[in-house]
Amino acid sequence: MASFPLSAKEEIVERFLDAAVRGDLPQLRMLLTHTPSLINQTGYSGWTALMLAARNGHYNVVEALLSHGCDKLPVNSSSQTAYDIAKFWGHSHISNLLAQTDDRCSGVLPELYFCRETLDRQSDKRTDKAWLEAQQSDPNTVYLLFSNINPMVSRCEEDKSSEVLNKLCRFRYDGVKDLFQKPTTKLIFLGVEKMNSSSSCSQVQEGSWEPPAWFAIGTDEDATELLKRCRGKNCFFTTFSPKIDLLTFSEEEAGIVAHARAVLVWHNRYSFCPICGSGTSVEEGGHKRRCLNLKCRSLKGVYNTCYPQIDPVVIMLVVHPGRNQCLLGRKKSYPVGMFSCLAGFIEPGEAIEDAVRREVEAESGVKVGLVRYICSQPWPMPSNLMIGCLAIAISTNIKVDQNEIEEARWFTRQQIAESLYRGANPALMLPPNQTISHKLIRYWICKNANLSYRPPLDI
Ligand SMILES: NC(=O)C1=CN([C@@H]2O[C@H](COP(=O)(O)OP(=O)(O)OC[C@H]3O[C@@H](n4cnc5c(N)ncnc54)[C@H](OP(=O)(O)O)[C@@H]3O)[C@@H](O)[C@H]2O)C=CC1
Ligand SMILES: [Mg+2]
Ligand SMILES: [Mg+2]
Ligand SMILES: [Mg+2]
Ligand SMILES: [Zn+2]
Repeated sequence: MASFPLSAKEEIVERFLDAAVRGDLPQLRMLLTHTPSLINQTGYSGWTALMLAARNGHYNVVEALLSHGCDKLPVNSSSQTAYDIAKFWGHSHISNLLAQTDDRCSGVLPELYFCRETLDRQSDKRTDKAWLEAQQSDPNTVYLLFSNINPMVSRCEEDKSSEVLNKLCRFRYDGVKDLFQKPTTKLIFLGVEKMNSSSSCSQVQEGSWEPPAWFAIGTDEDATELLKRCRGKNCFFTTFSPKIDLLTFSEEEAGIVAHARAVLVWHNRYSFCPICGSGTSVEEGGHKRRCLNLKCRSLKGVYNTCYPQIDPVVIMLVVHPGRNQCLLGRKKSYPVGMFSCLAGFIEPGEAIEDAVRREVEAESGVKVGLVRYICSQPWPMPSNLMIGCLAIAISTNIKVDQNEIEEARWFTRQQIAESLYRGANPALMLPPNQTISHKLIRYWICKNANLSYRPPLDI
């Protein structure tokens, strides 16, 4: 068939859509700056840039398009929206973003670090012993090796400018099967790979694609011996000291590490039954420990000693009654100049709102009224669940509890915005981007970006 030269307009639309396909954010932004009307243009079969980015898993492109006011509702010639496409191809972080209701903050609070569900947990498979055993010896199964609770990683050398420094070392069955014989080895079924753009298309269409299963292996074998399995690669076990080590995985791997580490630390802490002290058997793909004493109370009624434990922690950005300042504190252990949101463990029998009020008053002397939940984050240090809130102060005098924090201060929006957007400010350093603390601060700044606008009740 003869092909006709493209008009200038068609050519620019094609370049724009192509940038979305490739995930080329700088190019996409550049084209949008020159020609904002490109945003909802369609190409072949009615596909928009948003659909193409959603199809190919380019989260940052989807986010940028939404923040430029891209319309989420158009459908392609198969009647699919961008949301349908992201969901079909297993990009749940993108479908979640597209499913968010329109408020002024969509895109401001995207997915949090440690929150990406890269694997489909398939918790129903944990009780299917035959299926689990078949997966264990499957040549496609992926194993991650943990010494104690620290994963074996290799240093990323491809892109020196990237924040991603550590990559999980992946093993196949033959590389780790000897470890299964040791009684102290823990095997945790993490889930199966979600279908994505790299899954073989023909197999997906035929329905013959079996997603590989992933397991974490926790072992107390000598770490130096374990490292010999990497055959000369630059591998080591992260120690998470300083904690920042844990923040240098890709988003995809961070969520997997959070899951594995929290389950493995629970095994290390609960080797024996906490009710009667007897030995326990490990079940349900490493997600349950059952007491071997048949008379034990833990086998009757509801006992949560059998399942992995999580410690809930409230973390809150306290906003001044005048709404233009927020309260941040610093512990002695923080780097010089760093201030963060106040945080504290929830106590037994306590509601989230009450924990926020108690911890803020105890640490800073400031009283809090309205508390609103914003978002949460698993924090694998080693198994906290951070529950992020905004809170409105009803008093402003600060009296710090020196046992808990070194200093607390009200910061103006201007000071926070300068630190966020203008980079390093030695007087105020905010916690890294990966933390929920950072997200809460950014959320507050973005939500009321117009400084002259102060909603009477909203925060
Ligand atoms: N992701 C983020 O942005 C941030 C995360 N965090 C995390 O939040 C967590 C809690 O914050 P933090 O300010 O330390 O909490 P708290 O203000 O509750 O103070 C912690 C102290 O309380 C005691 N404590 C009471 N209950 C518990 C419990 N269930 N588990 C452990 N200790 C308890 C401990 O005292 P003792 O040891 O003396 O017995 C501990 O040192 C930390 O693990 C921290 O890593 C904190 C800030 C930011
Ligand atoms: Mg605290
Ligand atoms: Mg406290
Ligand atoms: Mg406390
Ligand atoms: Zn028992």
